[in-house]
Amino acid sequence: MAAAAAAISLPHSLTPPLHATRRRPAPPACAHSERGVSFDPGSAFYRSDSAAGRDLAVLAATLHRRHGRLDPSAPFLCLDAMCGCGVRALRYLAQAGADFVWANDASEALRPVIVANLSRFERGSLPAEAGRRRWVVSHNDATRLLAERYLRREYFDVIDVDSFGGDSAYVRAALLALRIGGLLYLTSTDWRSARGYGSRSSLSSYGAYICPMPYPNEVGLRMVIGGAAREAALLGFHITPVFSYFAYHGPIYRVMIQLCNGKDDVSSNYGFICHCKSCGQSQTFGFDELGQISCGCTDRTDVDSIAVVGPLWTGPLHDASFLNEMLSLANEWGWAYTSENGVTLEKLLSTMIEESDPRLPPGYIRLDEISRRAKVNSPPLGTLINSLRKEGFSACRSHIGTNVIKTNCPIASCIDVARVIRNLR
Ligand SMILES: C[S@@+](CC[C@H](N)C(=O)[O-])C[C@H]1O[C@@H](n2cnc3c(N)ncnc32)[C@H](O)[C@@H]1O
Repeated sequence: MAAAAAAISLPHSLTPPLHATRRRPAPPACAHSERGVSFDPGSAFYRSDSAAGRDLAVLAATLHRRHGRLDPSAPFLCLDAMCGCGVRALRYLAQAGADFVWANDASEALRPVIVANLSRFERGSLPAEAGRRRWVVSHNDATRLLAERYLRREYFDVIDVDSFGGDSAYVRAALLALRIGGLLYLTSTDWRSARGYGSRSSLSSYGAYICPMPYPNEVGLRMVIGGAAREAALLGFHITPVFSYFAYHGPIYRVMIQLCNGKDDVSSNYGFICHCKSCGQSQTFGFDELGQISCGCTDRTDVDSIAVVGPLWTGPLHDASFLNEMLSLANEWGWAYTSENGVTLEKLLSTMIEESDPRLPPGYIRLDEISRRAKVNSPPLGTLINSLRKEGFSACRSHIGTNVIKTNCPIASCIDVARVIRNLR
């Protein structure tokens, strides 16, 4: 890695501003560590519960650096737009092999904490090339910083926007400052929009009308991806999701998307999800099918019984082959079966891989919904999944909910299968 550092040739404007070279305070005693990287959160906002979300980001960034870039010889540049104490920036440097990280947080009061944490890296096993920093710390509004990078034609391979609330205000500037093929890691904690309690705000932020749905947290992920897809299309690009991760603490919606060159046919993965409250069946509709939104369970279109959300992302939540590589890397690094916050990456990534089956439609069905409609006790989840698979359907768990099933089997058939399992037919 030291040799790689020596080969770095950063754009001239990425050399650090003067204030970054002032004498820095000695790092305080370490209070925390994530996957062997020590840091001190100090007074910054820091959640140890979010370590799994950071693990996923580091795995994805590493794979992207290794073989995902259009120009593998260019320095690998990461930008952490809302860095808090700098833990992500530090992990992109120390674990993902970033050649250079820009760590930014609006709060200037966090400067000593961020600088002290990043200094640990410099003083550690990988010293910076003489006279050239591997990182820089700034205190700007994220949008302004990203827009400035774009105006100076400084493009990054990975941009991380770990926002409080919604992410939508930052997406356009982040896409502009991203290299083509680069990864953008978006975080939203806007659960009110995701759960349909703020239809006006979901409309203004994500361009999507959201009302309460039985799978609100998957809707939340699709709303965030859909918002980014819309912004990318406006700029003449398209995006593909690398992975989508919902975490209960918060709650937090995180999506890693890849920026791809050229406009795509957005309508193939962008549309509406409708849920019939009468029969419990969900369906997706594209823009050209808007006039046909209804449910097969009734001849008339009962407006009150059908909930419609969108437009949002209706395509795959993850890239299965990328997730498989992330799981292999987690195994290689010894991260797969160890957990620092109760989330085992092996379990999480394996479930996400199953969720990536392109035959699976958006949404999931709660087990208690099936048992209530079947008028039987809930069948064991594993048994129901196996029975549906034997019938030729795709079925799996969801990383988003514990007692839910993702399947392309119509709910009426799920009810029949549940009754058979309970020996009622
Ligand atoms: C969720 S915390 C970041 C946590 C950190 N990324 C981590 O993983 O521990 C959000 C941070 O964004 C900063 N912030 C809020 N609004 C901002 C803005 N518009 N531009 C830049 N930073 C902002 C806050 O000061 C806060 O430290």
